[in-house]
Amino acid sequence: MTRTAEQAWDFLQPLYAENLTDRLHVTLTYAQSMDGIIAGPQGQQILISGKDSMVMTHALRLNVDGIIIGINTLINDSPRLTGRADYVGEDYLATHKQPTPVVLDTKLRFPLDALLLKNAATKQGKPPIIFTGVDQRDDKYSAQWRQLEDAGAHIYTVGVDTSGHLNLEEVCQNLKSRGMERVMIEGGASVIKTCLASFGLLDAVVVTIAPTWIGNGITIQNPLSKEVSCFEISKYEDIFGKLTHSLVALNANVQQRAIPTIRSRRGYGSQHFELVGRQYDETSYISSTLCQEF
Ligand SMILES: NC(=O)C1=CN([C@@H]2O[C@H](COP(=O)(O)OP(=O)(O)OC[C@H]3O[C@@H](n4cnc5c(N)ncnc54)[C@H](O)[C@@H]3O)[C@@H](O)[C@H]2O)C=CC1
Ligand SMILES: Nc1nc(O)c(N)c(N[C@@H]2O[C@H](COP(=O)(O)O)[C@@H](O)[C@H]2O)n1
Repeated sequence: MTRTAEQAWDFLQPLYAENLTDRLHVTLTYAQSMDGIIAGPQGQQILISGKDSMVMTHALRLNVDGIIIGINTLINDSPRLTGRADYVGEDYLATHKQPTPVVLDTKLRFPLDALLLKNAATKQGKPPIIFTGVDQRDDKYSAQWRQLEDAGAHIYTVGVDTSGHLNLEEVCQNLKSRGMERVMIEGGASVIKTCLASFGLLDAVVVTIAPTWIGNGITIQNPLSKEVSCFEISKYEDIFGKLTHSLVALNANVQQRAIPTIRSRRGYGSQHFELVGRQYDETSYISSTLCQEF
């Protein structure tokens, strides 16, 4: 069964029921294997999502204003970050607008031959926004800054911490001030880890978990014990910090992709997570009663 973009968006609707006015709605979304791997050992891109998951990702892309990625993902994958007809169909594409690519680039390493710039020049995508920690007046970066702007990029300086991570709250406020309402953060590993460590930033987390063990590569968690049954993972807390005992049942014998969807709500004294307990396809079942507060 292949889902349509409309069906995929319907599935995600509960995550977007709340109408935010004062701040950006932020969805973290990525794809991982059951052992927590999101890319190959040297950062090679791996196709983890199945067709249904890709339809969902592309429908989501076409329902947000911006897609945020880290600079290593840009350099390793040279992604397009567009919603595409292959997944959503021509009609859906024609009735939705493309998101703006947003890159977290602490040291302004953005390559001038990146696909994002080429696609912007040919109107196949929106011009990218780059957030950086460097100053335009710094001689070391001014030439690169100018060339990126000449190629169509918009560049803004935000605060940076001692680990070289840009201040994501500031990034979100900046995007909101430019009229964005919703964004999705796609990765990579370092950005995902930062986001999961600061839950206050997120309104929704949508994880595609492929029922497969990859074994070697870039991980966002300590690998789950392989002794854990593929049908009942009861120690899922590695992925979501203190979230304990979520039951996700996957049929690992069937090469279909499962889509646990986890909703976070801001505004609680402590963070509150809730699995959206619905079945996405024949082979993915999600515990419907899980609710954790911490
Ligand atoms: N399976 C999936 O869904 C996805 C997989 N990937 C994979 O992830 C890999 C790249 O991951 P990483 O090397 O970890 O790089 P990354 O793409 O997370 O970029 C990390 C860099 O971004 C910069 N940065 C600026 N602000 C930051 C912040 N607040 N938090 C974290 N980083 C910040 C820093 O320079 C940092 O070194 C790629 O190989 C790509 O294929 C990327 C996206 C999705
Ligand atoms: N949803 C999803 N599933 C996978 O299996 C993936 N490897 C990724 N990767 C992300 O998608 C970007 C590529 O985007 P384009 O197809 O070039 O638009 C890649 O950079 C990752 O962010 N995502």
